[in-house]
Amino acid sequence: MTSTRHDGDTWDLASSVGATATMAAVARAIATRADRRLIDDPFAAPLVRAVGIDLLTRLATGDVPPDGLVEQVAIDVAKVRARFYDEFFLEATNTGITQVVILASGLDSRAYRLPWPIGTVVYELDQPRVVEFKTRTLAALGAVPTADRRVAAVDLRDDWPAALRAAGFDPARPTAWSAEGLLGYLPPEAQDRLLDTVTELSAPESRVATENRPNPKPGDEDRTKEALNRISERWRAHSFDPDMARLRYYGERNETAPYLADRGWALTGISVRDLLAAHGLPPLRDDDLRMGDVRYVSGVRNKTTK
Ligand SMILES: C[S@@+](CC[C@H](N)C(=O)[O-])C[C@H]1O[C@@H](n2cnc3c(N)ncnc32)[C@H](O)[C@@H]1O
Repeated sequence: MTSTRHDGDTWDLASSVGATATMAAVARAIATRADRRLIDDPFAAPLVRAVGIDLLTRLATGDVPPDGLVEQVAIDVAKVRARFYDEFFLEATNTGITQVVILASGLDSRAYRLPWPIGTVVYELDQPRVVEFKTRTLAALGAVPTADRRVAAVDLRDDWPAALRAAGFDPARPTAWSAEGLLGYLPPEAQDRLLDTVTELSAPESRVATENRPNPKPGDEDRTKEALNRISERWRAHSFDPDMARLRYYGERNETAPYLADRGWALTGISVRDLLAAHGLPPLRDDDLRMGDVRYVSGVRNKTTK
């Protein structure tokens, strides 16, 4: 099986990697409707509806039950993941950080729904059609950002700092960065470049939150691809074909947490398995997607770059 990805490929929210952002928003919409204790994203369902993929709209709005299409564990992971990043940003801004950068913002609505301290600037970076769609759609819905929201329409495999600086980013000030649900869609060397760039642009006391996926053991990736194919087949039967196994980049790569630690970041982390348990949610079973071992990591930059 070959990847459909290539250097310079682009997408909107209904195609290629962009559809994964819409699917993440579907999970948030279902999770929000089911239980607002951990996640309350009122913009997820209207954003999915605006993308216009009929099945995803019906799932997000509750017209179609998730049974068999969106597994309970995907909904539970959406809850704990949203909570992890929400808490990260609220803690970071409570320490006085006023500059936030959300890398690969997709349909994330934090710039519209978190209670940001006055004076917080939130930069959102994603592909041009993704950024433009969300800005336009939320404006049409009458949503108002709860921070000074600025966008940079970029490809994160390229030289994105120029666009970030042009939007007003100041590398001399501490920043809270997130890269949520992004890294597996970057080639390994682009992941390293991105983390190097984040480090270079981070004044002392900056913070970062992202995911660490352990490198695969023999056979792991075949099982992951088969599991993704099974999910895609279920969607395909309902006229939506995300072909998910072909969107990621596979093979060995530097693990995020040690890579960042080597560059002066002091990180802590928790696995998805432990996070589900900590929130009293059911454990993972048959984890062919290797979700349980993903660790959400966050920390502070307190040294200079090596
Ligand atoms: C799984 S979605 C996650 C979106 C969002 N962070 C969330 O958790 O809902 C992956 C996101 O990464 C973005 N992305 C992936 N590769 C990218 C690239 N090379 N440049 C810009 N954005 C990229 C996609 O457009 C998409 O919005």
